[in-house]
Amino acid sequence: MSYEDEDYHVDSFPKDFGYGAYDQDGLEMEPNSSSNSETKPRILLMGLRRSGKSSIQKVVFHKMSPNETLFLESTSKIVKDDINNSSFVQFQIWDFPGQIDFIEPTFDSEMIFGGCGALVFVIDAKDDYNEALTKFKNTVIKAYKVNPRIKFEVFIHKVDGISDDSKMESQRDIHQRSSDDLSEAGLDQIHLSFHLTSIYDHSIFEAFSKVVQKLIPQLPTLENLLNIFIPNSGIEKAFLFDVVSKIYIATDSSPVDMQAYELCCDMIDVVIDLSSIYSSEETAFDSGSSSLIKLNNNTILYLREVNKFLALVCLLREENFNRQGVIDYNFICFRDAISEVFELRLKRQKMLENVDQDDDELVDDHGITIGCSNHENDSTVVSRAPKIA
Ligand SMILES: Nc1nc2c(ncn2[C@@H]2O[C@H](COP(=O)(O)OP(=O)(O)OP(=O)(O)O)[C@@H](O)[C@H]2O)c(=O)[nH]1
Repeated sequence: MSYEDEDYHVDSFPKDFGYGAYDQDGLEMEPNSSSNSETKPRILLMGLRRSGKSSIQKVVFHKMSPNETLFLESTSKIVKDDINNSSFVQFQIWDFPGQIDFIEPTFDSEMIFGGCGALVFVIDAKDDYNEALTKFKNTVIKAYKVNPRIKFEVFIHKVDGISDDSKMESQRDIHQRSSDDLSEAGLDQIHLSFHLTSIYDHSIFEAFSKVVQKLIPQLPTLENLLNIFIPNSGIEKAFLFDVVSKIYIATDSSPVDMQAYELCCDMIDVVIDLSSIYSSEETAFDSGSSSLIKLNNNTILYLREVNKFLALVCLLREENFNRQGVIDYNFICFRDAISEVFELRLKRQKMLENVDQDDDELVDDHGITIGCSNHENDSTVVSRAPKIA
């Protein structure tokens, strides 16, 4: 096969290995056909023009290379992107045009903020951010009034090429001023989270991971499972990855070292790229997927498939890998426990669909759907802790 073949794209995932439809032309999509997508939690991307909203969405969820974003046109209408059917993590991302005025009376804030799980406000760190802060304050006040459960996330963006000192100074200043603004408006109780991001490194994936994690109701359970799995297997750090986007949906409770996260992300790329070359596109990532990489600093990276969309990537010392049998046994227990967690979630969803739910219950449920799509059976699930050898 030549690289000029139409079907072959350098640096791309297999075609079926991505997210659902995306409105490439920046036009508003048809309302979703399935009623389910209407109830899917939303992540809103807001901020001034050219702050980098569309670039973030394209790089994280559509594998666009950062350099290509230079040619993105300005967004003129709200672009809705369904991160759904083929993904394990289900939600919608709404990319807003920078020029949209949230405080206009015609802006349907009930509809926009009502079903929103998280609002990501993007601020260009390379630009003068006075105007951005004013817009941020107005947006938060409006959104909080409609839906006090929204998680507010500020991406201090385009921090590539900025010195560490300036980054920290910008973060401190933006934090201080936005908190003061909200205090003045009598809204001290609103919690804001800040992230320094750039599409030119892994920081944007890390930040998005944290946004998504806050919307996963099962996160504490997943963390607990990892906390049990790791010490019993001689592992230093483990991430549970959504393979398509490379955002991690959970990790153990030890602090995240950016370098470790980058290594694990790169490992996923290596595995998928090699698999795509040596197997058919459909099986680039399947139940047989596992990989071991020995680094030259006595460290091992170990990847195992958890299900069609999730992979566990672990970092451990080489000498601890002598007990691979124990690690593999513990991993199987861990994987079983994970599938039970998601089966429960799936059952709950089915029950909700069957009963005539009242609207309030639906609006309140802003947790991201993370479910197994390929259960062979749906037997009664008994909640139990994983067996660890
Ligand atoms: N240096 C740098 N440039 C970035 C980054 N992210 C986006 N950009 C650039 O910023 C410019 C604007 O990006 P867009 O994604 O179109 O911005 P937007 O916020 O969607 O703009 P509107 O659609 O007009 O609201 C593009 O030229 C991107 O290449 C980043 O992390 N670092």
